[in-house]
Amino acid sequence: MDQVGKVYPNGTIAVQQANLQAGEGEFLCFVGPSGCGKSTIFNMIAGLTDQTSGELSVLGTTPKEARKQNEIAFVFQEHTLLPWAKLIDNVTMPLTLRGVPKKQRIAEGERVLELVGLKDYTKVLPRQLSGGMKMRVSIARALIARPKLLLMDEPFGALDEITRQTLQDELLNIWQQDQKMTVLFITHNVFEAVYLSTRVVVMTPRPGKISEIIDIPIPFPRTDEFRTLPEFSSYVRQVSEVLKH
Ligand SMILES: Nc1ncnc2c1ncn2[C@@H]1O[C@H](COP(=O)(O)OP(=O)(O)OP(=O)(O)O)[C@@H](O)[C@H]1O
Repeated sequence: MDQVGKVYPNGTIAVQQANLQAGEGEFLCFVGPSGCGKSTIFNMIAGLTDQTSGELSVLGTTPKEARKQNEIAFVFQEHTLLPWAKLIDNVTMPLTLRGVPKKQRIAEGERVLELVGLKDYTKVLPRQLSGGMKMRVSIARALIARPKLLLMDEPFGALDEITRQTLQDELLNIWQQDQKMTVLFITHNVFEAVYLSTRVVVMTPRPGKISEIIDIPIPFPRTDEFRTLPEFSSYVRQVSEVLKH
């Protein structure tokens, strides 16, 4: 994205002069206070709203085209699962909507449920699951079409700390196995951003700007030990300092 801006019809300047290049297989976390334009940037990348200035290209094409080709998937904090549908039907819904034959749908559904550790839960209904398990199902559903770009808007914000850390590790595992999938992840949690990212994108509000992009050059796989290292605290401090200005 090159000098991308978004002014809503009511005059709100949500994003100003945003410049960012994300490479294949990167994991970028966006942090910033409420209203700094994180969701607006995601909506523009997903082709759900147009930028009002600048150039934006996603996977070598326009955001709308990339979305049409099913190369982008979304995960939100709210799990948005269908309450009456078994897990296998929930995760295969994107394929059902596209008319993929049942046999192939089921095979893909089982593949992604296994990826998130829920292979024995295909026939269970969402209400029988904990919050963390529901989030795993949402992630499985997003992965079913093998997206090249995964957009995650505060996915773990409603989870307790232990579940959150477990899911962070699981997500990193899935991302590492894929090697090519790029993940863009919004969080308010600086610790989470540093733990997950190859780079942290720090935004400031009024008007929403990318104020700094901080490299986290710690190799993967990262383990709980990383959370206790002095480097970890030092990156957390660095991101927090930028957020304060
Ligand atoms: N459809 C809209 N019309 C007008 N203004 C909007 C619209 N959507 C968002 N805004 C405004 O644009 C600014 C950026 O909003 P956005 O939701 O992108 O921020 P955010 O960083 O994602 O916030 P949060 O962390 O609370 O989700 C805010 O001032 C918001 O009120």
